[in-house]
Amino acid sequence: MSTSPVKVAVTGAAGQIGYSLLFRLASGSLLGPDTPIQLRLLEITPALKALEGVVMELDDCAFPTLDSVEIGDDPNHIFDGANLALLVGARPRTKGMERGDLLEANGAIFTAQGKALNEVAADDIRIGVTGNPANTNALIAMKNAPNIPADRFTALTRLDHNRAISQLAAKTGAKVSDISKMTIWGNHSATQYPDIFHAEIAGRNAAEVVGDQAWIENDFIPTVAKRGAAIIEARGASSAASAASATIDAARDWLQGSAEGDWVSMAVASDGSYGVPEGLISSFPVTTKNGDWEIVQGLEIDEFSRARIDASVAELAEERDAVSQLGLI
Ligand SMILES: NC(=O)C1=CN([C@@H]2O[C@H](COP(=O)(O)OP(=O)(O)OC[C@H]3O[C@@H](n4cnc5c(N)ncnc54)[C@H](O)[C@@H]3O)[C@@H](O)[C@H]2O)C=CC1
Ligand SMILES: O=C([O-])CC(=O)C(=O)O
Repeated sequence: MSTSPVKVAVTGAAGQIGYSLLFRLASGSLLGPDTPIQLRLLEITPALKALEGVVMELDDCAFPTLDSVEIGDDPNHIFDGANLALLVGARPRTKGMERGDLLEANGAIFTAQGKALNEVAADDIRIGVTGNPANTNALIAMKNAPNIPADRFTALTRLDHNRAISQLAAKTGAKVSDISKMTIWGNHSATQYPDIFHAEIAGRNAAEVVGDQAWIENDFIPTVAKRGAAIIEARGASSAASAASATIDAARDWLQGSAEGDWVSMAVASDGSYGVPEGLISSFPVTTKNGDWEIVQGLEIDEFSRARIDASVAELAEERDAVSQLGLI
């Protein structure tokens, strides 16, 4: 192992997602087998004892890539020198709630954490927000960290992206590895727009391969958009292992680059592309390289897609206004 260690902070580390995420991080799924990882784990004080138990299990795995683990309840200490912060810690929704119902409960967490990151994170910090409502939590953290460039904040729509690929593969009989250029637009919520009009299956246009507009409208889009609720209904708890996996996919591609000829979905601060108001954290098709991202330009947006993107973006603007009224940004 030759490279120097990377400091990765994870919040909500004693939670459901944490229980899957930490072991994947420690075993090299994010940085590969040659880069040691230093885990910095943040929890609220009452959860620290449970977190100690998780750290005992991490020790017991004897992962060669795990350089060190530090736990605590003070973001200013845990984020100190962090190169990557995965902000997972937040209350999950339960049956019957929409993710936006969590705005007030979770918003305060991201104000404090944005401020702490602003103070103590490393200069190359990258921040991925998984905790819901992810887009607006990322906006809150970004607005509370004025010294960190806005393009260092992203929110997770990779789980939606992966769900969309999986649904499309099941419908067409294609392998997931044959599907490229999937896009999730907008909010990580029921208004999101999974778009297969630019996606490809083994190089052919996915919507043409499907050839079934009714399936796209009445089956594919709602299934992907409401998958989180379906999992809560079935499992009695929100998705965890798949969310951890997507959190790693997103961070890995951000740091190491998206595949040649493909793109990924990430919620990033809009620069006004595709008519999304500047500054909203909205999901776009992006290419990534060495910790930078770029919104894919020039995609043709027809009326069907336009209406769905606009609806999701309108919801993001409402969420922004709500947290602004709460004094969080
Ligand atoms: N963006 C996405 O695709 C997905 C997002 N989520 C969201 O991720 C979040 C976490 O989900 P789970 O792990 O299932 O929840 P969980 O309730 O099992 O764990 C959350 C953890 O966060 C901790 N926490 C609360 N406030 C904190 C703070 N200020 N600092 C540090 N830690 C804090 C809690 O003590 C708890 O251990 C939820 O908001 C959930 O809705 C879940 C699935 C997918
Ligand atoms: O639906 C939820 O509340 C959890 C989540 O974000 C998802 O599974 O996509």
